[in-house]
Amino acid sequence: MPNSQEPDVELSNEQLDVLEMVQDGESVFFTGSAGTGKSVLLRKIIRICRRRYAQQGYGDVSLAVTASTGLAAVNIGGGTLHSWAGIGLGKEPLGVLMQNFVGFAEWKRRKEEAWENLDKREMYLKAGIVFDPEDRGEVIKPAPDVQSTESPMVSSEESDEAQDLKEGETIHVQDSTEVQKGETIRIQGHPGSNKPFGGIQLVLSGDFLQLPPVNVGAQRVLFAFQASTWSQCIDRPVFLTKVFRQKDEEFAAMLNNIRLGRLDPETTQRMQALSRPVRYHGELEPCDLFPTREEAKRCNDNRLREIQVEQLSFFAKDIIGYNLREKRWYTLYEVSQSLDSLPVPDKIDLKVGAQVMLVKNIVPGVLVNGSMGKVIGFISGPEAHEQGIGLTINEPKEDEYHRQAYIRKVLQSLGKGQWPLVRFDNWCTKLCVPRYFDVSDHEGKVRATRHQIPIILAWALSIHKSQGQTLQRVRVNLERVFANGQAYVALSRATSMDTLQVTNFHPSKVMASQYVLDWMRQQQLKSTT
Ligand SMILES: Nc1ncnc2c1ncn2[C@@H]1O[C@H](COP(=O)(O)OP(=O)(O)OP(=O)(O)O)[C@@H](O)[C@H]1O
Repeated sequence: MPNSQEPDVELSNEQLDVLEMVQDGESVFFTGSAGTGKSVLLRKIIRICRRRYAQQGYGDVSLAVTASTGLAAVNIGGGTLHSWAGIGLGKEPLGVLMQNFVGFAEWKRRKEEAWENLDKREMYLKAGIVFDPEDRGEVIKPAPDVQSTESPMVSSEESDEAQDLKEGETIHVQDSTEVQKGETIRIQGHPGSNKPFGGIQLVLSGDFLQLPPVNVGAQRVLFAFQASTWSQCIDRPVFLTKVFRQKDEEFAAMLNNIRLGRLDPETTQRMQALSRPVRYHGELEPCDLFPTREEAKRCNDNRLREIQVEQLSFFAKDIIGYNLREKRWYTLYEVSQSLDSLPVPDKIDLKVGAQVMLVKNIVPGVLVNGSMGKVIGFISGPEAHEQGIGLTINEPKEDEYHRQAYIRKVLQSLGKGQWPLVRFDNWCTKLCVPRYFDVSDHEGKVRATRHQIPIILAWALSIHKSQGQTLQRVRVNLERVFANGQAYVALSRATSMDTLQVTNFHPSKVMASQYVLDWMRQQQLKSTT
């Protein structure tokens, strides 16, 4: 799992303050602009909580980690909020959803008598919080009939009723690492509490000014802070201010202006000046960021087609998971849905010269999810071994004997097949051999597994997929940008202006949600009073 592979960075004082609040049992929402280390901090919190609860003997059930999208869930080794809630995609009629939602045993047992009293509005509130189709802590109403409720905001009356529903044992963490992410950690409930979620501790993180959730049809999308239960759970947000991704403070300040939709003539001028061609050192090209997945795929396919050498295709081996609790194999439908959320496809076409991105952490701090490289050949495992070339595996750390034994075992399993040899931007060369990608539920139980090489084509990425990434070479054409926060997310992937090319920059492309801006202003005022 990526979390365990992350090198331990030294947390800043403001990150440490948040950690301390969490350890003191406070419910927290921490936010901040791109690159302020929200994901790093969140992963640290999850690691510490996992360790602490394991030591206390609570095991899996005391700590559930969920994300709002499958991709985000994979990145944190958890499940989606939907699977945690047991409500699938949430498309069923309200009554069915409700049955499913309350399916988790303990909660159902405690609340059996109260069922008849539950009405639609309560379900709406509950689903409104649980349904988060993207990963930015924003919420969406689940069903059209719910839309017809009086107010887009959840009334205090509704939330009062819903408090009763929330008895459970949960910490709820949201963020957007590669996800691009939202996570739920289940820790400790307080039976009898009249607070939302049974008074459990909530840890939420994300930046509402980055990509908003995708609208589903005409459904209205709400932000999590618009739920009336929000203020009962979270006192006030903690704002992380130190930007780590961009060392150049001037660039970081320009990006923050863009984030806030506050474009002064100087920022506009400087961004427009970035339309000049950039000469990149080394053999890698910039990664083009596109507003849609289709555009990114088209670009990658075209670039691959242009290379006139033999193409090799790599097919995944997919494995169905077993549901221990229900004593059944997951259905093909469940499995295929789960596998769709993985960063690797079932078939990858490659040629020598293809630009690729690693989607697994291999060597902490050296070869990680997001490292860019180029395919320089196709060779077998034994050939790579003879040439002293390492594999994309996490070698055991115990001692040399175990390390060699493990490598021998992997080489044996690879047989004589040819695998892509990739030179990464730090000149580290690896043979990209298949790895297992699990899709787990919130307790970490595996639903499905894909065995596939851990790289994807990366001449281009969708802005959505780039969210959470740090990219050394970036090219962004803003012409077709259409959503709030989209330009900001794309531009803020870059580490410096020297390696960023921006075309079609125009103030009209810089969009920020007025709802969020107003809310943030209020929160900041609150923190200063
Ligand atoms: N305390 C720290 N010291 C040094 N580097 C850090 C620290 N915290 C984070 N970073 C680095 O800053 C970069 C951005 O961190 P991270 O991805 O956690 O930011 P983020 O706020 O989640 O960004 P985004 O909103 O874009 O997803 C990463 O390269 C990370 O390693």
